[in-house]
Amino acid sequence: MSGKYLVTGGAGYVGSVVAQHLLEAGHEVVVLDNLTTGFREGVPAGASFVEGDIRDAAKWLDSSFDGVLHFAAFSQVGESVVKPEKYWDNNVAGTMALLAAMREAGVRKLVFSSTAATYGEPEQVPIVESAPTSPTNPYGASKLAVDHMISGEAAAHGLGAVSLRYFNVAGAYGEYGERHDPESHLIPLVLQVAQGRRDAISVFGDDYPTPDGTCVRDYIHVADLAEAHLLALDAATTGEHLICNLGNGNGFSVREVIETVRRVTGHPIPEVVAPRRGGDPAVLVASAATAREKLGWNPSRADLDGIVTDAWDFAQRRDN
Ligand SMILES: NC(=O)c1ccc[n+]([C@@H]2O[C@H](COP(=O)([O-])OP(=O)(O)OC[C@H]3O[C@@H](n4cnc5c(N)ncnc54)[C@H](O)[C@@H]3O)[C@@H](O)[C@H]2O)c1
Ligand SMILES: O=c1ccn([C@@H]2O[C@H](COP(=O)(O)OP(=O)(O)O[C@H]3O[C@H](CO)[C@@H](O)[C@H](O)[C@H]3O)[C@@H](O)[C@H]2O)c(=O)[nH]1
Repeated sequence: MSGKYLVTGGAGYVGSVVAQHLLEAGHEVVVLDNLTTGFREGVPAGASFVEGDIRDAAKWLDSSFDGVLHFAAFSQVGESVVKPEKYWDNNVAGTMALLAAMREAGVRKLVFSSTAATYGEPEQVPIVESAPTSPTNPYGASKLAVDHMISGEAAAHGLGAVSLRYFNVAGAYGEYGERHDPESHLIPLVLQVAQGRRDAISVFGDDYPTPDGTCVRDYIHVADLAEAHLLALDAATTGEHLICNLGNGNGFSVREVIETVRRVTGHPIPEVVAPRRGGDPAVLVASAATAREKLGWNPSRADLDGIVTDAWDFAQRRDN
């Protein structure tokens, strides 16, 4: 059944891809984004756009909405270590205002972008949702605080919510791909080296307790991720808060990612070892068994070469 959804952060990377999937599924989409890290052209044609802050969501939210997909946040691990207050303010206080606006408007369905960063350094991999949550950076702590807030909202006020804990999102879908300014994420940065826009990629630490000494992450295609959001809207149940990891269960080190980009692009990628970045866990790899079981999620784009190929196509189509 088609519905009407508010997509906060829908001018950003993940939000724009999910908004596009919602439109393709026949839903009505209103994007609310203040364009702090997003881009107006990231809002898919066919979606309405409101330039505004989630703290003011009450101005636009009313009972005609069937639910909210909440992407708007600051999301850089390294920055959060040096500017934690920015993360508490936007991610936590901002979401508190959004939840109040939803309560006021009687909108009782939420899909929230949570993160692998809520777990911190895992005791066991792959990580299951019942694993201890002990974030190693303020970004992860802010997202964990929101997850707790949402649990309370579901129990006390009948919200039906799904938190999707993304591992490392990558790749592109149609016109929409990863674009941060300045770029901070590994795959788009390595692709910038392939394009000659950067001299070399810095490897943040090669003395981690991993096979090649560099950090290991679980890279998930943004289109597989988007499909989980549509399934989550169906699964959201009044009074319940479901938490699902989204990843492929395969870990790749920073050096393996760089090697994959060399293979896919055919470009030599110079690398230099740099100091560790603050707040980085050594290994983050998901068990997505809950998403498969509870959402019926079946990701089909797990191959890292394919993910990098899509990101490379997108990077080459962009003019800046
Ligand atoms: N990219 C990843 O690998 C990854 C992994 C785990 C979780 N996440 C989460 O997914 C979400 C989307 O990430 P992304 O990579 O697309 O980031 P992004 O920066 O591209 O998108 C975030 C969007 O939110 C908007 N925004 C931020 N604060 C706002 C506010 N107060 N009001 C209105 N709009 C606001 C920004 O302008 C931007 O368009 C974030 O919540 C992030 O924490 C991302
Ligand atoms: O120039 C660079 C950039 C990154 N890295 C490393 O590459 C890995 C991946 O980094 P990045 O692409 O910045 O992603 P993460 O820091 O792992 O964080 C992403 O993935 C998390 C979930 O795992 C999400 O919570 C975050 O929002 C999202 O940015 C990390 O070990 C970084 O230290 C480098 O070595 N050099």
